[in-house]
Amino acid sequence: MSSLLERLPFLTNISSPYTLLFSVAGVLLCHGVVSVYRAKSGLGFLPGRTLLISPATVIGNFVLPRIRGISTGRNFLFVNKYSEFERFGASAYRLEVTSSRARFPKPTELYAVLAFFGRNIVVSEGDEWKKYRKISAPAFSEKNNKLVWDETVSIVEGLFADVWGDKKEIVVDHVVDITLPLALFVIGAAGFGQHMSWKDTEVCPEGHKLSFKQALHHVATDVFIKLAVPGWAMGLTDRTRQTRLAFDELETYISEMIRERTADGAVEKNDLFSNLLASNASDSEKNAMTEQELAGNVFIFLIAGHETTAHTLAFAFAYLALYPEEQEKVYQQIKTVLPNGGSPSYEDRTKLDRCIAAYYETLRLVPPVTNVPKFSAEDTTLTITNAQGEKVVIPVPKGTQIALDTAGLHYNPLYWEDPHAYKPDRFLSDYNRDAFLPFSAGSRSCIGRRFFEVEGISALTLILSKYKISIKEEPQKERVLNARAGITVTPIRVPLVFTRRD
Ligand code: HEM
Repeated sequence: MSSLLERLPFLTNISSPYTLLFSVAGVLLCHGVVSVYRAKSGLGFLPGRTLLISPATVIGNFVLPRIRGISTGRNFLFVNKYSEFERFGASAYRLEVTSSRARFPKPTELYAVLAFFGRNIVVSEGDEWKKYRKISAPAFSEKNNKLVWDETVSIVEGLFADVWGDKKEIVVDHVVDITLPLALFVIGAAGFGQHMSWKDTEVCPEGHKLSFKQALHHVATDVFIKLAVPGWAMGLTDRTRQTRLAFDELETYISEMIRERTADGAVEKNDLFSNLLASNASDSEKNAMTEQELAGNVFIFLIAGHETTAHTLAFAFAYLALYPEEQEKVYQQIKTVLPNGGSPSYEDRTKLDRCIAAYYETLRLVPPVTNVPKFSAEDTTLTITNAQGEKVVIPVPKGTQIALDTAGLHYNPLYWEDPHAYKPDRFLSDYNRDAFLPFSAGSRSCIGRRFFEVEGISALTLILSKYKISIKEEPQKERVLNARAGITVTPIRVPLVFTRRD
């Protein structure tokens, strides 16, 4: 049998381990250079950075600092916004990528870890995804939207009554301490049909080690531990053991709910989970989801909707505090809708367009999801716009990874006048919908968009109707907008003051 050295003649004069090492490194280097050349030529030598590690990977976005030629540094897509496109003089237009799901599917292997409880809408593609989307879509019904509104109002009123009391001024050191539980309670009530309170009054039912609220809270906040730590290591520290317990407990709660709500005589509810079960029951047996798939899907609504919502509320409050004149415009509209105070009703929502404009402008400036990954399923082309505003067609070989860079698009001056300025009014008249991508677009766009919008409008209306928001005096006010990379773009510290209006 011929040896490796005989088969690789250029390695035959090896005289020391160092020579072997250098030779192997040389071969790898040549291989790397050829691969990069092939990749660049495949894309028609599209201008842009050549990096060893993409900023659209976990290691590139979360771990490595900026190293020339290797990595861009953490949270790069958000930090750099449009500047990379400006530097290289080209920007892709997203329309083609989001409108053709078959040509540009999702690289599902990136999401595989999110199938803890079962296969679901986020981790799937093709026919499997179609089945999940078809059964899930009716869950986000008009009745559910109304439930989201009513539950949000009741949860915010609970915050006023149980936490803020009759204080004239409430100082919050980091506003996510309010928005994370708020978003969790809303998904608990309108997602799972489980009411939770700001007070720690929940009792742990028999047979459980955690209350539903505790399990949901730990799962939502510690999902990154479950993603990062291998199963065998979950028993090593108190924190990881707590996370493991919370996931086990939530899984048990979900199974119990499936049994309760599919039993004969179960009360009709409009939360996402009940709606999902009803939608599943009406599908033919062949196409219906299994119990595991139901658990997987309802769990993924929690993960996809919790942090995105909580961080958007936090940044929206921060911007309104930084721009009191914009806050005043929203408040004046709220006053015309609720002239006698009181709670806003679901029917009021369409009259509150300044609230939604404030959220959209926040989502434009701080899109929680900075990279929507896709790949090319075939040899194809894409049309890009160069710095001169001309359309240029570039080749895209099969297998090319594509990142829809939402911050890059949202700060592009071709589509947004004065893109760095906070101007919610731009969303009150016609705007370029194709250049606004916080919820992605096309058939795989966010299924929970309305859920978020309804929650956001009702929470903001109620809070602003009673309180003025300002920044806690700090030397550098703009710091409140600083963000780091997390599962979604994460505010670092937003210290706010809520001052009662009466
Ligand atoms: C500010 C709030 C939100 C933002 C910015 C947001 C953003 C997004 C984005 C960008 C995607 C596409 C991700 C991708 O293709 O990789 C997505 C998908 C999704 N979102 Fe949201 N989301 C928000 C709120 C919610 C809420 C409240 C829920 C559920 C209650 C939810 C459930 C989902 C689900 C299930 C998907 C997967 C849809 C599919 O693949 O067919 N989202 N979201």
